[in-house]
Amino acid sequence: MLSVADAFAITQQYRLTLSIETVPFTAAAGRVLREAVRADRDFPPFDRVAMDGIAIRFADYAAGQRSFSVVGTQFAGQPQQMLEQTGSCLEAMTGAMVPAGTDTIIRYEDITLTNGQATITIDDVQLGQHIHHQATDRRAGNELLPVGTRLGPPELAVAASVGQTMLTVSALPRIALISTGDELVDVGETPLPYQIRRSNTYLLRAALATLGIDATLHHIADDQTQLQERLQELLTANDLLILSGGVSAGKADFVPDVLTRLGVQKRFHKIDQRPGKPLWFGTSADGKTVFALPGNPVSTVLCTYRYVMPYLKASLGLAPFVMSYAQLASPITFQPPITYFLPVRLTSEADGRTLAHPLPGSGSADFANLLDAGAFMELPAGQSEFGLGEAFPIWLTR
Ligand SMILES: Nc1nc2c(c(=O)[nH]1)N[C@H]1C(S)=C(S)[C@@H](COP(=O)(O)OP(=O)(O)OC[C@H]3O[C@@H](n4cnc5c(N)ncnc54)[C@H](O)[C@@H]3O)O[C@H]1N2
Ligand code: MOO
Ligand SMILES: [Mg+2]
Repeated sequence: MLSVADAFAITQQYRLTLSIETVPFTAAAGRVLREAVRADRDFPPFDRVAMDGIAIRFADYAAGQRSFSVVGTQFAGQPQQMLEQTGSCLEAMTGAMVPAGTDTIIRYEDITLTNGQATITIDDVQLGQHIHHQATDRRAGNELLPVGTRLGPPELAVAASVGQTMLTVSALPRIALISTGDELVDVGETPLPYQIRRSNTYLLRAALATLGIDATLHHIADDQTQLQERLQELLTANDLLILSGGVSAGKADFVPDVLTRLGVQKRFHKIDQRPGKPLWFGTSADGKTVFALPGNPVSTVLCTYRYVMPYLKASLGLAPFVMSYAQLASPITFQPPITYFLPVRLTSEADGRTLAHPLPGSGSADFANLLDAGAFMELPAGQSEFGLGEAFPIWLTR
């Protein structure tokens, strides 16, 4: 069978081809930029008052003057004023242009103001203090947001400040999430004794929502004809299908055969791992991708976070994936010579370590256990004793 690393590498050889679209910047949160955003003006665009107070000419202060007559006020949002007379000052507010003829700001806290006369009460005043000089942060024309940037809150604030009402971004992939199985009823229904409510596709939908993707939900019975017809339609209408169930050795596990018949070429089926062994991955000549996830809920969660989400992030062109690690908080034994994804609860210690507390649960159908766990630790194949304090990769599931 296939190792986890090889399976992962195979998925990473493929990418969804996403078109480019232009959207209002107010609708662009979470999207990936396809055209760089540049500064239309300097940052800040003018010498900007950084503290409320008075604006003076430093030469007056240097010549020993400490008391200045106030001849006006420079507010933010007003055109620049001019200080004409030496020895006087203008009051000046944070965010205003530094008045022409002045070069230094003294805070209100550092003066007394009586009868239109401002007197400096501190004895350490520096030329240019409390002025945020034009172009200190960025220059007009500088690239502020390069292609490939994911648009989060600070990026959108920057786009707003340079007047980019429209942004060019990658289109989102069209994704269908498909549960299969005669035992499954929808969430609003009351299951008969031999039925359960479906949950896997809802987990997938919530995970994809964190990437800004709004996937559609579908359900197909364990019937080869229906499966073939519906999957055919869904393949036509989508870039990516994510199925749950029907990929193992059972007499109603039709998914791999049907996908092959529909021209989706199997890239792998089954990985040396627990949970999630029967994962199936395929692509078609016309650029469609299919992940068919094992139905057991814990397997679905693991395959989602270990394979599907990294695949999508790479396709969206998000920042290269960085592996996280933690240390085992207690020893674990696992005999089979395959990779074991151990459910763990993470704690962050005052000395900087992240500890992984094992919560093995009762197997790949025990998804209630994941409420307590919150992450999987990837314990490699070819080792059966995992010691206290040993560090291994972790995969967060929330
Ligand atoms: N003889 C063998 N039997 C099994 C093997 C094997 O290698 N040989 N593999 C086991 C492993 S490992 C897994 S994982 C499961 C995978 O099963 P399938 O992908 O075929 O999934 P189903 O048979 O359809 O369902 C399995 C299980 O999951 C529940 N399920 C399915 N879909 C959902 C859903 N949307 N929401 C909630 N729960 C779901 C389903 O009711 C079943 O209980 O096969 C083992 N068997
Ligand atoms: O690989 Mo299965 O996911 O253990 O139940
Ligand atoms: Mg099955």
